[in-house]
Amino acid sequence: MNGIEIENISKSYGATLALDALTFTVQPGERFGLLGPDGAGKSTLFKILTTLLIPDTGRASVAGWDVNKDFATIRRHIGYMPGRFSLYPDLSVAENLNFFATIFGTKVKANYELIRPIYEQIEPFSKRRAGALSGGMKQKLALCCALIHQPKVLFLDEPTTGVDAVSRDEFWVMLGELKKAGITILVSTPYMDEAARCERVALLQTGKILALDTPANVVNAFNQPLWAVRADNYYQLLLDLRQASFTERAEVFGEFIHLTTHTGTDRESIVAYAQSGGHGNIVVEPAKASIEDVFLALM
Ligand SMILES: Nc1ncnc2c1ncn2[C@@H]1O[C@H](COP(=O)(O)OP(=O)(O)OP(=O)(O)O)[C@@H](O)[C@H]1O
Repeated sequence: MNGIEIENISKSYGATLALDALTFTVQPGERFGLLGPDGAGKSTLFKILTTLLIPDTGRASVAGWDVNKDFATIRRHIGYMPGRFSLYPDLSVAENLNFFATIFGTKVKANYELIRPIYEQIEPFSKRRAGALSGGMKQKLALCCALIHQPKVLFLDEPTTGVDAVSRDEFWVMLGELKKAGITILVSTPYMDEAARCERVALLQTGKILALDTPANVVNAFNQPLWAVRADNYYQLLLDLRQASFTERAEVFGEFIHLTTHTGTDRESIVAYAQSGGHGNIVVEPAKASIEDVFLALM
């Protein structure tokens, strides 16, 4: 059993309740996404599951081992890529990899097949200091280092934060490959668009789960009328729409405003409202909800 079980886990820092009786399960071999804004409690949960922090209450197990009692065993069988840079900047790419293999009592050669597709991309720079790598390359090396002992469960805390769009995309392709190797993956991200690449996601806010399901089901649960709206003066339109009697929410969404309205509001009344406010080049189209819309609605 390579999954993760979390039961009623709470953790406070002084008066701040970071995790509030959290309960959920990650299935063996699943790629599970934890979505939430800064301060939602993602890192705290990762620290508990990787045995770096003890919960105040509740219990959790990783690959069948209890986080409090079996911490030494868990540490040997998990890979952890913390949010912040976890490599040794003055060691070269190859030296970092060797170092991580050594502390887990193994050799790079013995586990090379698992990391080959990722490592091959940074191998031309194997002699370069890790501190001198680009963001995308650092991320690939950190992933190789987290995998070099063939972990059963992989914890990735905001692995794509601060990485360019192409590298982010490549990273998710790599995670897809790791799934084929049967590794359970718990990954946190503040980027809503990445959620669709997980099998299930949990939306976390102030230590509580707001929703937990497949990305498709999370989106399908959104049952309010949603419109993509824009006009010449974007910000004035946003302010005006927030005052309209038909408006539930109006949020910035790329070049459009995502407008959630009360049921029964039609396109014509939105256009008429914008015209009465003096707006020009008004576009109002029905929109398909994204995970971000669901999150904003639940918040
Ligand atoms: N060592 C600490 N001492 C005091 N408060 C803390 C500590 N670590 C985290 N917190 C607080 O606990 C809450 C949850 O923080 P946590 O770092 O787990 O969230 P997060 O979702 O990972 O966000 P971020 O991406 O900003 O790290 C926040 O309110 C944070 O300010």
